[in-house]
Parts: sequence; C-alpha cells; structure tokens
Amino acid sequence: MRALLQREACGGELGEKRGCRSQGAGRGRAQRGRCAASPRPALRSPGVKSSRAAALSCSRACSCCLAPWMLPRPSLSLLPRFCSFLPIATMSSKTSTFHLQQPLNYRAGARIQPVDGSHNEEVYEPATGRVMGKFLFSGEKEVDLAVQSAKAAFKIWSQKSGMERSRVLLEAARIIRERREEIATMETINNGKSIFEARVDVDISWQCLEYYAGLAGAIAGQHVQLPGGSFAYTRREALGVCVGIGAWNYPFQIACWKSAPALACGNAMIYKPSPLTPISVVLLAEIFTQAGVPNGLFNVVQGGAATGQFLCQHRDVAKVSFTGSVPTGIKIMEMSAKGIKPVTLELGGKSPLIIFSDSVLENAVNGALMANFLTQGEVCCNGTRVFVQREILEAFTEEVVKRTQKIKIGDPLLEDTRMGALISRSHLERVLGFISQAKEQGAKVLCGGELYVPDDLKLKNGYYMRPCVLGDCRDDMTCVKEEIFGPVMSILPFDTEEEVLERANNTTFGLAGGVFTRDIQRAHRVVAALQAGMCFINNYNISPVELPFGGYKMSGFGRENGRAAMEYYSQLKTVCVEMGDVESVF
Ligand SMILES: NC(=O)C1=CN([C@@H]2O[C@H](COP(=O)(O)OP(=O)(O)OC[C@H]3O[C@@H](n4cnc5c(N)ncnc54)[C@H](O)[C@@H]3O)[C@@H](O)[C@H]2O)C=CC1
Ligand SMILES: C[N+](C)(C)CCCC(=O)O
Repeated sequence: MRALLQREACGGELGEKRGCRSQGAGRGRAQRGRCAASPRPALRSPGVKSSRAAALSCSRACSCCLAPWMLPRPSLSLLPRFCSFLPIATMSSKTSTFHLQQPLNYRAGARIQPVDGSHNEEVYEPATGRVMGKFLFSGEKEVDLAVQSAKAAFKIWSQKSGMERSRVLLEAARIIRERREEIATMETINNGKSIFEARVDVDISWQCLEYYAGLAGAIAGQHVQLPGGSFAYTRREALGVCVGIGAWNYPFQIACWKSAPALACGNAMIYKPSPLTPISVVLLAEIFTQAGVPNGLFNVVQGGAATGQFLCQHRDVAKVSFTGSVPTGIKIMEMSAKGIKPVTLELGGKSPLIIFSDSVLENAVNGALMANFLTQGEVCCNGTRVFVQREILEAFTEEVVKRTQKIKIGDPLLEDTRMGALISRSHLERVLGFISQAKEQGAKVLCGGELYVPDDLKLKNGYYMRPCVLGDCRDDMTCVKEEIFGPVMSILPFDTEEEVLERANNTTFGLAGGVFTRDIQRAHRVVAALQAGMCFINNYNISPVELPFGGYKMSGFGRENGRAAMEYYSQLKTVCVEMGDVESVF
C-alpha cells in the first residue's frame, strides 16, 4: 500500500529523476515559486497577488513530490480564498460544516440552474448523515440544451490537432494536482471515504489526464499502397457527443477515466454523476474550462434514472460509457441498441482472490485487505471471494482477522482514519442484511459485521460499520454469489488448483481476479485460466492508468484506461485514393 501510494504521489521514478524531492526538501516554502516537476510555474488564481499565496499554491503543486504522509498539511480553511472557481459551497476541512450553495449543473462553461427538472433531491454527508443541500434532477429540455452546447463545442475541439488537445489536458492535470487537497476533501465529504484514499483517487485522476494528453498527440492513421500508384489512408476520428454516466464510489476518478480519453480523441462529453455524489465532478468541469477547453465541451447534467434515459436516448448522442450495476447496464445497452450507439459498460463483480499455500503470508494478507476494504468495500473489482489453500487456512485467517480488527474507522477527514462511512443509510442496511443472511446460511462472523457508532457525537448518525470477515463459507451462499459492495470478505478453503479454478470461474461476473503464489509457472497458468478482464499476480487493486481496465461476461465490455480506451472513443475512416482513370465494368 505504501509503495503504491508513494508511486501515485511521486509519479514514480520520473519524479525523483526530475529532482522534485531534493527541491521540495531543500528549499524554504516561500522560495519555492516553481515545482521542478511542474511544466509551468504554479498558476495563480485571479485576484491572488501575495507571495504567500504563491507559496501556498506552489506547495500544493509540489504535493506530487512527496508521499502523502510526509506532506505538511495545508491549511484547508485558507483554500477558498486561493481557488479561482470556488466557492461551489462553503468549503471546510471539518466534517459537518459543509453547505451546498451553488448550482451543480454545468453547461457552456458555467454552473447553471437547469431550465427544467422533475424534483429536488437532497445531498448527504455520509460521515454525519446530515443533509448538505438540495439540487434539481434535470429534465429533457436541460438535457437537450447540454447536448446542443456540446455539439457546438465539438465542432471547434475536433478540428484541433492532437498536440493542441494534449496541451489543454496537461494543463487540466496540472490544476487538479494543484487543487489536490481541495478536491480530495470534497470527495471525502460527499462519499464518506477516508481523506487518505481520496488523495490517491485524485492522484490517479490527474495521472489519467496526463496519460491521455500523451496519447492525444500520437493519434495517427495508416497509409496503404495500392496498385498503379493509387493508395489509401485511414483517419482515426472522434465520435461526437459522448455521454458518461457514473457510480458513486469513485465520483471524481470515474469522471476522469471517461472524460480524459474522450477529450483526447476529440469528442465532447456530457457527464451525469450518481445523484448520491453530485458535487466533485463540477470541480472537474470548472478545471477543464480553466485549462482552456471550449465552453460546452464538458457539461454536467445532474439527475437519476430518468435524466440518464434522456441522455442515452438523445439522437445527437454518439456513445454512452457507463459505470454502475448490471441491471442498469442492461437498460443502457437496450436504449443504445435502438440508436445503434456504441457502449462501454463497467459493471459489478464478485471476483476471486486465490491464495496458495506457498504464498508469502504477509503479502497475501495485505493483498486480501487491499482486495476487500478500500472505500469501505464499495469497489467493483474487489476480490471478495478469498479462496485459501487448506494448509494455510488457519494461519491466514488468524492474521487477516487480526489486521481487520485494527482498521481505524471513523471521521473520514482525520489523517489516521482508514475506513470512513458507507454511502447511505439504505446501502448500510443492505450490507448488514447480507451479513445476517450469511449467518442464517451457516457462515461464521469471524470479526466485525455490525454497526459502528463513533464516540464523536457529530458522527453518531453516520453510516459506519465494522469491516467483516466471514468464515465457514460455501460457494452456494448468497454472500459468496452476490456482489455486496461493502466491507465483507468471504473466506473459502480449497485443496487443488484445478478445483479452485473451476469454482473461481463459476460466476456470471468476470471483472477481476488475483493469485498469490511463489510458483511463477502456476501464477501465469492460473491467471490465463481465470475468466476475468483484470488480473493481479501477488498484489490486488492497484490502478496504474496505463493498464486497460474492464470486464468479461456480465461485468461488461469495452475498456477504460490504457491505449485500449482510445479505440472506444474514436472511429476509423478509410480513404481510398485513385491515381489513374476509372475502369468501369459497365
Ligand atoms: N465496473 C465498475 O467499474 C464499477 C461498477 N459499479 C457497480 O455499480 C453499483 C453501484 O453503483 P450505483 O450508482 O448504485 O449503480 P446504478 O446502476 O444504480 O447507477 C449508476 C448510474 O446510472 C444511473 N442510472 C440509473 N438508472 C438509469 C437508467 N435507467 N438509465 C440511465 N442511467 C441510469 C444512476 O443515476 C447512476 O448515475 C455496484 O453495484 C457495482 O456493481 C460501481 C463502480 C465501478
Ligand atoms: C481504483 N480501484 C481500482 C480501486 C477501483 C476502480 C474501479 C471502481 O470504480 O470501482
């Protein structure tokens, strides 16, 4: 985990080669007008003149240089004054103090109230159960205006060269890095995940933009020689107005995973976040505008299923990329089928994690924790079916339970919290319901699985539970077959490789899978046999943006991240050129 986070925060070896670390460590804050890792001087917010502000701005830009736990904590109460587009709301670093003030739709380069809508919906702070404000679910007219605005911007953007688009995306990445703490704080407040994890999400987000900025300039066609001097060439062209529909578990990151390749390929995007987490994506929209995308190129439309349907059914929408549940994915595909629109579906999972007896036990335990408890277990690719070879079942179980009991639960904005609140009261009850059912079906709760009420009075209505490890599990139990989307690990003993592969693949899902073993041949043999789109050997749930991510079977199709995603946001045109005369057969 540490190594992973350090890599995320530093940009790996590159950061060190550029000398970021020595610059950050060796010079005073006020002198640091420029980060060596940053391609340009830190951008000053309009109206901010003082050298102190510049220093603060730089110290945040330099956050890429040090691992998160080594960073001085910026004074968050100062952030609104230094952020050009705030306040979207009353910003604060403290739980229970945030109030939503600004509209959450974003169209033609500005936050707006939708022109029509079905009803107002409340936004909750999961850490406290408090309502932070309300927003309107957009109607059909608003959706249409967003599409028209995106169409106009597409005309401008799609004519730009890849290098021109690249520069804008790099600038957006730089601003995200600069505003890392503010975005992570917002994500934590609205989602309930720990600030520690939210910072990693923001790092993966700007890395995603940087990665696709790199690929934008490399988009190219092919030249094909034909007889008689004739030839053909191919053009990789944008699709048009793409729709992104996201889930609530990684609100900012999912929006970046969709918009970065979409924009790199020359498309416009209309994004609809989950109504449970409507806030942080508006920051992304503002950042794109600030970075220089044409007004209307990235619009945000808020709402639920009905708003999503208006978007999917709109005749001027060229593609839909969806992250969410299987039942909704099916509906999206049906709607898109009517307009012959390509879709990318990132759906749920019930992924296997296979631990052989020759594994390094400490790594296997760490891997199982990473595979189950990030973001309160609300992760689609989690390895929730933990198959453990019988010889080490006892030792593994004892250690994993001990480590799970030590996970610090509580106020997600505190530095040492590692598990925050689940997304909503109803989701918490659903997860606890799975645990009751597991007990009825014969599973044994080895730890956790009950409500957690923090001592801090302001958190007493938050949606907390203790992470749970279930033993005595069988493959036919509901907790082993269905996606729980909460902090619940099921341990299943196995004896042979052949047997475990059969059982691991016996699911309708196919998003991810992992194997821990010291036997190199077995490791590769096992992942080759796993029916899953994203496989890990001796690790789990790391997310380098260079790697394609997506599912097999009912976990969906299409890929996000990696070079592969470029294929899903572009189309190929072949141009055949005749250099001679036309020979007609008629
Ligand atoms: N594979 C992946 O990358 C991920 C998959 N998930 C899956 O998502 C689920 C949790 O997320 P939820 O937000 O509850 O899923 P959901 O499927 O209920 O909603 C996802 C999004 O779709 C929208 N939506 C709902 N009905 C729609 C319709 N008829 N037409 C168009 N849009 C519609 C929602 O408003 C939301 O923005 C998990 O169960 C998990 O399986 C979540 C995160 C990542
Ligand atoms: C970032 N990661 C790999 C932990 C999860 C990404 C997929 C999701 O949105 O659930």
